[in-house]
Amino acid sequence: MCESATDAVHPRFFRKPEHYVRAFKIALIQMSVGPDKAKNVAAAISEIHKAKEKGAQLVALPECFNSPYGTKYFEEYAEEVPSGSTCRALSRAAAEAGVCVVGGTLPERCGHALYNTCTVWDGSGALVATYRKMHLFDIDIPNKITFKESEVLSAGDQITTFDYQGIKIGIGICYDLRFIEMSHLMAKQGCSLLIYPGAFNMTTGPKHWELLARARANDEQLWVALVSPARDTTAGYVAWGHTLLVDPWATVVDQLGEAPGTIMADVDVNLVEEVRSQIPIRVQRRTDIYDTVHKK
Ligand SMILES: NC(=O)CC(=O)C(=O)O
Repeated sequence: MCESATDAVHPRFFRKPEHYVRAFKIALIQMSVGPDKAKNVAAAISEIHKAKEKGAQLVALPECFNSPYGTKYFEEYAEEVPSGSTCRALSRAAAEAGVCVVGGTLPERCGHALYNTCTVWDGSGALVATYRKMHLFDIDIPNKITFKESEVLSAGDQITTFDYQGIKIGIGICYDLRFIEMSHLMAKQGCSLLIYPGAFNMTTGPKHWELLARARANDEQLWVALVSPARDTTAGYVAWGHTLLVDPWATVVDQLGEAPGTIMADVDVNLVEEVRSQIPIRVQRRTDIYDTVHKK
C-alpha cells in the first residue's frame, strides 16, 4: 500500500491515532415533543437506537427534547446535570447503542439557577461536554412573537467544543446561531462541524433559519447542523421544524419539513479542507486591522 508523502517523510511524528476518522455518519432527529416528559425521553432513546441501526455514528437531538419549549415549563421539567433521569437515560442509550449522542437540550437546574443545556455523551456513555445556552432568546416582534428566556433562565458563559474521533465539533443552542463571533471562535479553535439544537418559530423560522445556517457554514467554511423539534400547532410555542444539514460550501445537503423525521448523512472533513484551501479567507483576514477575541 502506498504511504502518503507525509508518512514517508515523518513516519512517527505525523501519523494520526488509529481511531481518528475523516468522515462519519450523522443522524439529526426531528422528533415530536409533548407535555409527557417520560414519553419524550423514551421517544428520544428509541430514535437513537433506530439511527444506530441505520448506521449512524453520531446522533443529535433537538432543543428542549424532554420538555415543551416555554418559560412556564422550565422550572417543572428541570433536572440536575448529569445526575437527573434524562441524562442517565441518554448516557445509557449512548453506551447501549455505542454512538456519540449530542443530547439536544434540557432545562438544567443548578442550585437556584436554571439553564438551557446541551449534554454530549460518547459511545461508552461518558459525559464529554456540557454547554449552557449563552445568548438567551429575548425578542419582541409586536403582534408576532415576544419571548423572554431571561425571565427564568441564566446564561452560560463557556464556548464549548468536543472531540469526536479526531474531529472537533462545536455546540451552540438556537439563538446562539445569530452570533457570528461565537461560531468564528469555535472555528478558530479547530471545529469542522457546528451543531445547534434549536427551535425557531413560525415568524423567524421562515425568514432566518436556513439563511443563518448557510451564513455560518459559509463564514467559517465548515459543516452546520440545526436540529429542531417537529412542529406542533397546538403548542404554546410553535417550532418551525426544518432540521437541516449544510456543507462547507454552504449547500443544503438535506432539510426536513415540519413533520417528525431523521436526516442521515455523511459528514466529511475533507470538504472543510477543500473549501478552506480553495477560498483561503482564513489566512487572508486583516487581523492587523480587526479581530475577534475570546475573553473568557
Ligand atoms: N428560540 C430561539 O432561541 C431562537 C429563535 O427562535 C430565533 O432566533 O429566531
